Amino acid sequence: MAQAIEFRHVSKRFDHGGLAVDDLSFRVEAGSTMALVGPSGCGKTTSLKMINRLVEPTSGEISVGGRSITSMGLLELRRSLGYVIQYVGLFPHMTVAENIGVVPQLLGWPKAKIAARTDELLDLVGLAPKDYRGRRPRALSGGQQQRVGVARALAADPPVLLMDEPFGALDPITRDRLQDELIQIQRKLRKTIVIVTHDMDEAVRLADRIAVLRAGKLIQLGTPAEVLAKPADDFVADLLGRDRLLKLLRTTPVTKVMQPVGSGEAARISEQGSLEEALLAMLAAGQSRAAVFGGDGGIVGSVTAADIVSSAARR
Ligand SMILES: Nc1ncnc2c1ncn2[C@@H]1O[C@H](COP(=O)(O)OP(=O)(O)OP(=O)(O)O)[C@@H](O)[C@H]1O
Repeated sequence: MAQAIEFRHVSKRFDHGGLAVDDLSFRVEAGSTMALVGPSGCGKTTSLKMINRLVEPTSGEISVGGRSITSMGLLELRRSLGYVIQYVGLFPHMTVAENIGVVPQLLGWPKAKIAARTDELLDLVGLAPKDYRGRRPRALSGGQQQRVGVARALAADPPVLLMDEPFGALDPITRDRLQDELIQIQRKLRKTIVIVTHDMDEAVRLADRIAVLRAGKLIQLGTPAEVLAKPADDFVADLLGRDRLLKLLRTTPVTKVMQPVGSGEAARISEQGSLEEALLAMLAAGQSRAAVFGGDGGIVGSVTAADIVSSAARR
């Protein structure tokens, strides 16, 4: 069962420093993904580390599953949190299987159960168990190591996954692929995920909601579509980049704008498609209207360029 996470007026002041986190309040619903984004030094990692108590707040309260984290034993808390960091930190002298089995082993699971769980997780993260379970981390690519890191964090089936720039060290193509895989994994497992990233595209892609931080303060909290459509201020707009409206088109399903009347236009787009794909289909066909087809190939509606423009303008 996933568990909600709640921050209530949480602040952190390090010795000799200003406020690294300044009166932060938000809730991550059970089974949803929240991205913490913002420029370097804005307090993302500190916020994440306060959830697993690697950093203690100066004031305020954090709860996981409705319980204050200070009322739980540290072991109990950490057991309910999987943790993935940028430089995976796999134990070099252990095999892949031993790395994944670290927490189950600590929990005293029987050997056969650990072995079965390890293979199940290797499958889940796209590594064939028979090829990978016996390898050492140095015999893996960066992307494969990161996959093992994700598998290790999921080993004891924690309700919450904390991820700190998990794909930050990877090349763009591998990062893309792992993001896709995380989306698939999350569809299956429905964990509560908090992911720290400075990459707005990653946040838009992975998160149900985005929290934008600046100098320790929460500047904006909303769905990717809300943040893209109405950035709270110029700072957030800059962070989103000049192609903010393109990103909005890319992330808005065509069904949001579609009219339920259709005809046999030359431009065609699947009902799974985005507004960006609809516009591209229209451009390719030299038309300003596209038919939207459903799973069985039948036409379920249509969308026009004017509909798309006015929907973007309305937001
Ligand atoms: N252990 C520490 N002692 C003192 N100051 C710290 C400590 N950890 C972080 N800070 C300070 O707190 C502020 C927030 O740091 P944090 O690591 O949370 O930022 P971040 O948003 O994760 O940045 P980045 O994207 O660069 O990782 C920074 O000013 C940082 O220098």
